[in-house]
Amino acid sequence: MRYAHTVEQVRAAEGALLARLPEGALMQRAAAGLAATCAGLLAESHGRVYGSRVVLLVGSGDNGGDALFAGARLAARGARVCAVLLAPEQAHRAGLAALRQAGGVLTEDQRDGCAEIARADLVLDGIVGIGGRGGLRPGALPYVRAAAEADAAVVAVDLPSGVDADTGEVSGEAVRAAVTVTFGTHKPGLLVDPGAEHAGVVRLVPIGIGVPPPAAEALQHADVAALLPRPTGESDKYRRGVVGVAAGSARYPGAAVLAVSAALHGGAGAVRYVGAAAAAVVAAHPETLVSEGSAQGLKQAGRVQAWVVGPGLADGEDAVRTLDQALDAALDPDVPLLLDADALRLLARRGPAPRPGLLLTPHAGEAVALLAGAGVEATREQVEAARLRYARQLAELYGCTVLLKGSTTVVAGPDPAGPVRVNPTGTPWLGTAGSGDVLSGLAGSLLAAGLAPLDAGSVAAYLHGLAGRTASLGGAAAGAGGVPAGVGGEGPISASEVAAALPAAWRSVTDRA
Ligand SMILES: NC(=O)C1=CN([C@@H]2O[C@H](COP(=O)(O)OP(=O)(O)OC[C@H]3O[C@@H](n4cnc5c(N)ncnc54)[C@H](OP(=O)(O)O)[C@@H]3O)[C@@H](O)[C@H]2O)[C@@H](O)CC1
Ligand SMILES: Nc1ncnc2c1ncn2[C@@H]1O[C@H](COP(=O)(O)OP(=O)(O)O)[C@@H](O)[C@H]1O
Ligand SMILES: [K+]
Repeated sequence: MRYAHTVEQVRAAEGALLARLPEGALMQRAAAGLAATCAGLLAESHGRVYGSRVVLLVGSGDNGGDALFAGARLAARGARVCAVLLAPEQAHRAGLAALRQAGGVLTEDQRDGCAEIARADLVLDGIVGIGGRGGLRPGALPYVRAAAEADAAVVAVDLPSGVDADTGEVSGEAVRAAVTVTFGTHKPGLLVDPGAEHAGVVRLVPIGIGVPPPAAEALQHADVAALLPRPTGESDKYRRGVVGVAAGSARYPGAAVLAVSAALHGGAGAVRYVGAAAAAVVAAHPETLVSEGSAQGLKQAGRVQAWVVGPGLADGEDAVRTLDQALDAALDPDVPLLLDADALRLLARRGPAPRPGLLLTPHAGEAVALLAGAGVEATREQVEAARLRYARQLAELYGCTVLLKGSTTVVAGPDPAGPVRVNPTGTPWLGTAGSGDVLSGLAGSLLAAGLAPLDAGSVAAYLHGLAGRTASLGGAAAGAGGVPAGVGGEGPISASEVAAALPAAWRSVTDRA
């Protein structure tokens, strides 16, 4: 698991350690790790550290201090290091002295600074770290733009300047890094877009701080492998869990087919389908247990261990009755219930209806409707810019687990003190019609297999992201979790292909665990 902590938590942990250690010890640990990463990147791009050109962007706080000390270490190995001081009076004194002593040079001149950046092999962003407030200030913009245009690898110190450490929000421009070297623990803003997209590959340098339970966390392969259900000798289809899918309509039969397809690949022993698309479902998946007719007969469908309600239901009377049945006691309240797509819009009209085991899976547009249903106004853009905050708020308002889909999928449980799960897998190619139906079928299957809503949602998002990448790479198994999606080598995919790639994604997780 990768854990992330808020600035407040980091400050508290850092304070306890600072009191015990000699002055500057923590910064030296940070700078040593930072310099080692930079040396590795220079060796890759330039062949060696000696003779390479490094520019440090140095702000007014300790983030700049880290950059200066790391720069001094690189200068001592023969790199030509130039520090650009954005706030010369406040730049870290001891860091400046160390850099000068190692042979580095300083400039405050914007034209010189930009010219140095244009010919650099590596630019270190030490403008601002966890002490930052608001977006980048105007004085930093010319340098940040020059770095974006240069060939140099940009390495962010602790986090890309301009990204909000706690939320990943970016107001205006922010540094775009190839690599971010972060200290002590991840920051939530490094795991969630738009911050995650600016951070590039994130490397953690442990500096010995002890931290409390995390504010956010990201699953990795081993965590997912440990959570995935595995049949034993005693298992049969019923013991493995049966998932019920109430989805599809005469207008949208395909949503039902996709949700059922993913549910069949999601670890449950059997799938029961009720709804208007039974013929299409059986034609595509003859192993499905179907109830003919409308999706009203949830209770008559037979015993299930979880329900998935919503994909492609449309918003007619059938859909309303189906949601009413799902929520109003027709179903055993102990059976977990996943609501997606049309069911979410109908739920928004009713307002919060808390029940145990409830998992909502909105995209940003559906999240806006749900927020409105609980009396909170927000736009789609606001939700996309601050996913952690809105996922938490929805979970609290609706008293349940909320999986907010999008470029970074996040899953928040109803306990405001619990961590939010941030999904590290995926690819923008997943933004294709029906892809969400696949996710809900898969998550429902994991609920039926006995996973708690937070685990079912986050494991489903993880496998869905891997399957998307696998399909997008033409069937080659996708890379390890935790590595941000690149689109190199990837190509367009359909939701059916994502569903078909789920078993390969599953195997890639269990094989490597
Ligand atoms: N945590 C740890 O354990 C360790 C932390 N370490 C390092 O320390 C870093 C935190 O250092 P920090 O506290 O000095 O704050 P930092 O981020 O350098 O900036 C603060 C200064 O910037 C200014 N400023 C504010 N907003 C701004 C903006 N938008 N744009 C521009 N400037 C802005 C503001 O001054 P102002 O101008 O507002 O008076 C303020 O003085 C941390 O990220 C990590 O790198 C490691 O060394 C070792 C262990
Ligand atoms: N830019 C993106 N990067 C990664 N995943 C994405 C991106 N855009 C969409 N997705 C994923 O694709 C799926 C789309 O679901 P949804 O919006 O419900 O589509 P549909 O209703 O067509 O099924 C979600 O799992 C979402 O997280
Ligand atoms: K920084």
